[in-house]
Amino acid sequence: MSEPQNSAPVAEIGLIEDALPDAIFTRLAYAVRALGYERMKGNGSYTTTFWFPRDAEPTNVAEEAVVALLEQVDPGPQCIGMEWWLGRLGYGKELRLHFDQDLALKKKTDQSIHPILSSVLYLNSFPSSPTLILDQVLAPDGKSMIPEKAEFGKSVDAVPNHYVVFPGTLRHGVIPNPKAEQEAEELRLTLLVNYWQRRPLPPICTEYDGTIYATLKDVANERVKESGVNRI
Ligand SMILES: O=C(O)CCC(=O)C(=O)O
Ligand SMILES: [Fe+2]
Repeated sequence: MSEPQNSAPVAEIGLIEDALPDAIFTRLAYAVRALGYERMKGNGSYTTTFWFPRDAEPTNVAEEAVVALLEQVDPGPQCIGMEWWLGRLGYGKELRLHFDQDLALKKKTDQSIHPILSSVLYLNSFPSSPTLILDQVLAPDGKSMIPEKAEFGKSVDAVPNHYVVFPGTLRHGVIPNPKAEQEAEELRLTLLVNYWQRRPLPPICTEYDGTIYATLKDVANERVKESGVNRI
């Protein structure tokens, strides 16, 4: 698969290096590590998402990051808010190719509505598991794809504080590269943010109230101090 200079959708994939200020990035990566395996059963990490209205005040470090990342992208005036979630994958684990969409709406009505933009912030280095973004979109029948077979694709490496942003209609996933060996103990950690023209429905997308992922709010208003906090 090639990477052309001027294929329209693939050309709209943007990569921002050093996306977050160091202080927020460090606290976010720390807090996500501290969560351990919370909500990791099944596909739990990827189906527990949170709604953050565009002008809201952040209540946890992930939302602080969401606010900072919004300054780096231009989702347009029709964007009313962001859906965010945490990605955690073990070494060698795949996240199947898919289209980001309002999953609860899909389940309820079989309708597919996509965000304006999808994005991935990498929290650690994970060379064995890049994000693959293809030039395919879902056809109006909600099943077939255009083009039928991907003609172009872009592979994006997981590098700390790199942030990839792409049209919310594009097919993508995480396809591990078996040849890339690495230390296997750590999970691949990401913050995912989708920029929306409408609020994705509960029960998949809810508002963060600190019940789930409590460590995110514990570092919301404090710096990670060298003393007093056990770094992991
Ligand atoms: O982690 C990635 O690289 C992509 C994650 C993703 O596509 C998703 O969570 O919907
Ligand atoms: Fe996705």
